[in-house]
Formats: sequence, structure tokens, C-alpha cells
Amino acid sequence: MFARKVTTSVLGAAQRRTFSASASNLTKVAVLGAAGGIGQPLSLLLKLNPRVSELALYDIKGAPGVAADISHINTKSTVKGYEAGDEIKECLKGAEIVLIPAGVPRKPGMTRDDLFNTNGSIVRDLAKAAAESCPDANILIISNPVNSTVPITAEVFKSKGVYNPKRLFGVTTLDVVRASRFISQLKSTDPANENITVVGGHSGATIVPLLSQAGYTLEGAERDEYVKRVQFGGDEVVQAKGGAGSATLSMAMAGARFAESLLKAAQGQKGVIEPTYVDSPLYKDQGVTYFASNVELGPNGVEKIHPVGKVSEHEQGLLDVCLKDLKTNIEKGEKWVKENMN
Ligand SMILES: NC(=O)C1=CN([C@@H]2O[C@H](COP(=O)(O)OP(=O)(O)OC[C@H]3O[C@@H](n4cnc5c(N)ncnc54)[C@H](O)[C@@H]3O)[C@@H](O)[C@H]2O)C=CC1
Ligand SMILES: O=C([O-])CC(=O)C(=O)O
Repeated sequence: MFARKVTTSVLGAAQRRTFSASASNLTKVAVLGAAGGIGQPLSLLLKLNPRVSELALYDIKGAPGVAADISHINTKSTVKGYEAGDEIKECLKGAEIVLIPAGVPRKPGMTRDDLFNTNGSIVRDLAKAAAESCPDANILIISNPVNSTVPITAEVFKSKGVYNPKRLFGVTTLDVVRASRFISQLKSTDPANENITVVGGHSGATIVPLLSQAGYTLEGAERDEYVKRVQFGGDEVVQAKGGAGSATLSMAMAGARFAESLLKAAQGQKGVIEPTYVDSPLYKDQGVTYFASNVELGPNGVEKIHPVGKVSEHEQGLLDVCLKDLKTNIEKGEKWVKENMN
């Protein structure tokens, strides 16, 4: 078996290290919402990943054009674009990973929950298609509000009798990327060496960075500003884009990183850990059925859900608020999809 190293100049050193694969472990990856702000750069990054053998790009408009463009990049994977209608079945058939960034982004003044009505239906319909065409795939939900769109997807898979909690992930990687970048700015460290655990969910107060676990003890206003920046980092981008959407490029990097971690784990690498929002036992006794914490990934998806671990008194306070909000977001998603399954 030959193994080749591929490096690209668009990613940092930490990412470059991970982009190597043996030719025997190749995978079909589908992106739903591939012509969007996230979908396009995410598809580009996946095209650069030699672990991907086939890239299937679906959108209600524009996917064939994106696919034609990306297909000229001189890496081995094949790329095909699919349009609305029945083509989604062929797009999903045989996919091992399905990334879903389809849906509308926020405008200034909106919360992620304000996207619920529009994106809930979009995710529900795409989840139905995935449950029918690739029930064993790893489903990676990017569309907001993630705290609710993940439970919506789970209920759809349950309704079809194919739910596997080990294969459903809310992508919260961007929170970890931000938490690591923001502390490096405060401490003048190399962000590539920072890995701040972030737990909870993916909106406002449900995003809980655990600085103490990385050995940092910020106090007072500095601590509060840091936590607020991590919790509301998305708003910073929404404001700066002034009505033209939310984070797309950093999200594409975060989504590609998570997909790469899953591929590495699927292809036998041990000890691959990413924080992600999954069906979790950690706070089920409090009625919180989904929760993001460090998760060890493996060939079957979720291998081991790590507990939150030791937290400071201040972090415990943040967690208490998080759990209350999360419960509401989860129940809202479950209730809505049960009443609107068709
Ligand atoms: N999880 C996270 O950390 C993050 C999540 N997001 C979320 O990702 C979503 C997408 O954001 P952008 O790419 O900026 O939006 P966008 O509007 O640029 O792209 C969305 C794409 O989805 C497509 N689409 C809409 N309905 C569809 C359907 N039924 N089937 C297939 N495709 C469909 C649109 O045609 C469009 O190309 C938003 O909900 C946003 O809030 C954004 C940033 C970070
Ligand atoms: O803020 C938004 O709406 C998009 C998002 O989820 C993020 O950037 O974290």
C-alpha cells in the first residue's frame, strides 16, 4: 500500500500535518447547501483533503457550477454537483459523511433562534433525505440554531427507525477555534498551541469556555470580556458583515477540521478528540439530552463522551445558565418536529 503526504499552503501547520492519508481509505462526502457562503469554501477545503475520494455537492441552486469549478483542482477526488429534486438521492447514496450548512444566516439584531422557523424545515427535509438514502452516514449539522436542529434531525431519523446517536453531530468546532484564538491574542501565545475546551451548545450563554482546564485564570472584567467574546463571537462577524450574512470562511475551516477528525478516526487513528454537540448522557438527569463536550471519535462515530471535568466556581455558574437555555432549545426542536414531521 502506498501512502503519500499532501500538503497545501492554504492551511496552517497544524492542519497540514493531518492532511495525509493512505490511498486505501477513501470516502464519499456530501455537502448539502454547497453553493452557500459556508458551502463553497467548505467544499474547496474538502477537495484538498486526500482522505475524500468523492465529493457530492447539493444545493437548491448553483451546486453544478460550484462543482465544475472545484473539480479542476488537481487533487484526485471526483466532484459532482446535484440540483433540487430527486438528485439529492444520488448525491447522498453511499455517503459516509454528510455536512449540512443549508439554511439562512443571521442579520444584525437577530438571534440564532430567530432562524428556527426557516432552518427547522430545511434541516428536517434534508434529514429525511439522508435517513432514506444514507441512514448509516455521519450527519454533521452546521445550520442554526444547532441547539435545536440537531434534535430535529434525531427525531426525523427516529421516525424512520434508523436513528444512531453515535452518528449525529452538531458542529461546534468554531467555538473552540475562537476560544483558542482569542486567548492567544490576550496572552500573546501561538494559537496553534492553544486548545480551549468549550462545552454546552452553540448560541450565546450556552457556549461555555473552560479556560481553567487549560491552566488560565483570568479575573474580573478581563475574564468577563473573554467569555462574552467567545459566547458572542458570531455576533461580531454578523455586525461586521452588516446584513450580508454571518461567519462563512472561519466556519468552513472549522467544518473541514471536524470532517477531517472524523475521517482520521474512521480510518483507524486512535485518540481523535473534538468537542461536539451530541446525544449525551452527561446531563440527561436534568432533562438536557444533547450537550457538547469533548468526544473521542472512532470508526463508529462517537466512541466515548468525555465528562466536563473539573470547573471553577465561575464556570459552574456559566454551566448552570447554559443548561437551562439548552433544555428550552432542545425541547423546542423536538416539539416542533413532532408536530411538523410531514
Ligand atoms: N454551526 C456553526 O458554528 C455555524 C453555523 N452557521 C449557519 O450555517 C447556515 C448557512 O450559513 P451560510 O452558508 O452563511 O448561508 P448562505 O445563505 O450563504 O448559504 C446557504 C445555502 O443553503 C442553500 N439552501 C437553502 N435551502 C436549501 C435546501 N432546502 N436544500 C439545500 N440547500 C439549501 C442556499 O441555496 C444557500 O446556497 C446558517 O444557518 C448559519 O447560521 C454559520 C456559521 C457558523
Ligand atoms: O453567529 C451566527 O449566526 C453564525 C454562527 O453560528 C457563528 O458564527 O458562530
